[in-house]
Amino acid sequence: MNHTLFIGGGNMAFAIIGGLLAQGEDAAQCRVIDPSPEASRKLNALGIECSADWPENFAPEVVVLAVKPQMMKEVLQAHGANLGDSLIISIAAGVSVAQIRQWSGQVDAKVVRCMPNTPALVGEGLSGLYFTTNCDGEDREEATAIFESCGKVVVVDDESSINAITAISGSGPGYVFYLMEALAEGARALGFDESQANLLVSQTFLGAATLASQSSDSFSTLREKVTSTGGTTFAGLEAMRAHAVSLGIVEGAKAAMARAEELQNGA
Ligand SMILES: NC(=O)C1=CN([C@@H]2O[C@H](COP(=O)(O)OP(=O)(O)OC[C@H]3O[C@@H](n4cnc5c(N)ncnc54)[C@H](OP(=O)(O)O)[C@@H]3O)[C@@H](O)[C@H]2O)C=CC1
Ligand SMILES: O=C(O)[C@@H]1CCC=N1
Repeated sequence: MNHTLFIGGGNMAFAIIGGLLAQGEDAAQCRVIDPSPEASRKLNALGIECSADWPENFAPEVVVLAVKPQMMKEVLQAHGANLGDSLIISIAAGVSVAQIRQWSGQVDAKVVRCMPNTPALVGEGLSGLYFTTNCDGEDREEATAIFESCGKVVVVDDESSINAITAISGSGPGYVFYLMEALAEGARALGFDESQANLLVSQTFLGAATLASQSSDSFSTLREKVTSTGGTTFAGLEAMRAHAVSLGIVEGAKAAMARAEELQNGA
């Protein structure tokens, strides 16, 4: 791995760094800028040095921007002059390549817009990557290797697809946990205690997702295989259809996409 500096050492940076270390990368190759004592404590426990300011005697070939979108302008204005010709990878939702170049003052920067997700914490992430045209093969390999260390990678050819990936797989774990909360509530309504309900639900999601990922059947076919004629699943799904659950989820994805575009437009 090249020398890599993360700006922002919160949840996502921690997940990605954890993936890199699990692959055997050297902790000394990686540094983090984050003023938060909590982030520093967690990263130090992994052997990663964390500082409030740009680290001395460390010239990163790769800089990963992992602060909240609302902090990005301030952070790039503070550190832009130090970026030199580093490869800049941003994981922030709705922050465009144009904004990164403008705020950092690095108008020709090589930029990767990336959208990972929190299952990266357990090595099962999905990261979308968009490369500006001045990224060469080595840049592409470097960025892809970083995100493959914590899951799977999908490369897209146009920048707006990153907002769409944000709406599906970036925010997606939030939707899945929402569904899990609802099914657990259903389990408790049927008399299970919280711990039993959580086990029933989490093992069902894990099993179904593993089955789907290993099967050549479509999601529809897998659903049909669970749904016996006149049986219980049919009854359950009919009630969900009557409450327009599926439509709500499609509309949710569209709302997330709209919000990513709004963030990009500074709202
Ligand atoms: N969470 C998610 O599911 C996903 C998030 N993302 C994107 O990842 C980015 C980070 O999100 P996430 O890790 O969840 O957020 P976190 O809040 O966990 O991490 C951001 C970190 O940046 C720190 N920070 C604040 N100001 C500065 C600064 N000036 N310089 C350096 N560090 C600073 C924060 O400290 P403090 O807490 O003290 O403010 C915090 O530790 C966001 O842009 C988000 O859009 C992308 C995909 C999925
Ligand atoms: O909700 C958010 O804005 C971030 C981006 C994708 C997941 N979390």
